[in-house]
Amino acid sequence: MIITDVQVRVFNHKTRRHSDSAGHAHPGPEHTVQQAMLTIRTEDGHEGHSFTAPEVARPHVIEKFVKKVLIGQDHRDRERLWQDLAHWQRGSAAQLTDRTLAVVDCALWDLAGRTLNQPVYKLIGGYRDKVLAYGSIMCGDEIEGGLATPEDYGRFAEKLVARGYKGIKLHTWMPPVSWAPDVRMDIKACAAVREAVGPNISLMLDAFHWYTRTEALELGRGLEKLGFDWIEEPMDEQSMSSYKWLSDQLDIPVVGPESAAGKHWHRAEWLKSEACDILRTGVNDVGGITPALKTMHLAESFGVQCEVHGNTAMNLHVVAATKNCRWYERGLLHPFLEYDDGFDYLNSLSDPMDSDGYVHVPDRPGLGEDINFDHIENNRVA
Ligand SMILES: O=C(O)[C@H](O)[C@@H](O)[C@@H](O)C(=O)NO
Ligand SMILES: [Mg+2]
Repeated sequence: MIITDVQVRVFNHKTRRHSDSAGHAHPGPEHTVQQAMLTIRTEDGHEGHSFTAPEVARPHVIEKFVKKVLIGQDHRDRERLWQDLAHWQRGSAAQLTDRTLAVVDCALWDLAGRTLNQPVYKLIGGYRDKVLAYGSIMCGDEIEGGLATPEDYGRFAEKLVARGYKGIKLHTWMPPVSWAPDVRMDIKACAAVREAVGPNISLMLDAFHWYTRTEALELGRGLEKLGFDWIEEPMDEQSMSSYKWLSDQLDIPVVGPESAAGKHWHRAEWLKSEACDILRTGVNDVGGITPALKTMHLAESFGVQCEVHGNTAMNLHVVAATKNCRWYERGLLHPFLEYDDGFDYLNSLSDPMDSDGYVHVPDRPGLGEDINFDHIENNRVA
């Protein structure tokens, strides 16, 4: 049970996903990018793995913080190991981030599952083994036939419903798109999608993240007329009072915070201040499965739904082990990308979805990621 090593393998893989200057994903030509797999190993040879960006698991962070906390410890003490890393963040000169806590915590959960031959959600305490997914569409673009017009969104939404999705979330146009942001265009895209899919598909909007209060209010009122389920991150989430103001004015539920720092502690303040109607968490956003579960249970104690940000196995296991979350966020999707093709370093999808729109939690041990170890070894760069 004692941790003897923490190893990071950096490898190349191919993708058609590109990030713009604001960090949002868009399709493009196939190119090679680097990914890191962090492995935690015990004295009896068991291993747990998790994936992240190489800079999140760079040698300085692993040697100066992660190894010092983990080596020699019982891997089953996830709560204490997480607390020790979280406490060290304050004195880390901002080098030890929530993303690093997340990849370490996920590898520890994966290690526990692989050691006991159980899926993580069953170790937590399973609530369900399948969950409805909403299709989370990429941010808009200026690509001919892509997501350049409201009609493009409408056509893509029809395809997503035909694939089986019972919910769709739009991310509309944001800079660096030349004319974005534009509230009226956002509403036109949402109207085109509602027109295309009819009244029985759940729709949500995740908008430009820096609208003013009055712009967000105009947008929210437009969504109310279209019967949308929620509005997400229309303003800077560092201004909790702006969200309190918006939530008080709108009938449509306001969801957040996604990207605000502060883990479950700050999300407790959002609930106490009634700054949102639906809370939000995400394994990468709050520093792991461990704090994501704390956030889910916090929300449940207030009778509040908490929606989980992001795809991948780590978020799926949080959803599968909790009741107060309606959806799994499957994406990000685009007409020019085939999400179901997965990744070349995984042998199969971590979030397979059936034709009725249900994602089934893999019953493989740990996080259940079907890792292609040969690909990783054959494409290693560090
Ligand atoms: O960069 C972002 O805004 C998010 O990653 C976004 O693309 C998407 O993941 C999101 O906001 N989901 O709710
Ligand atoms: Mg979001």
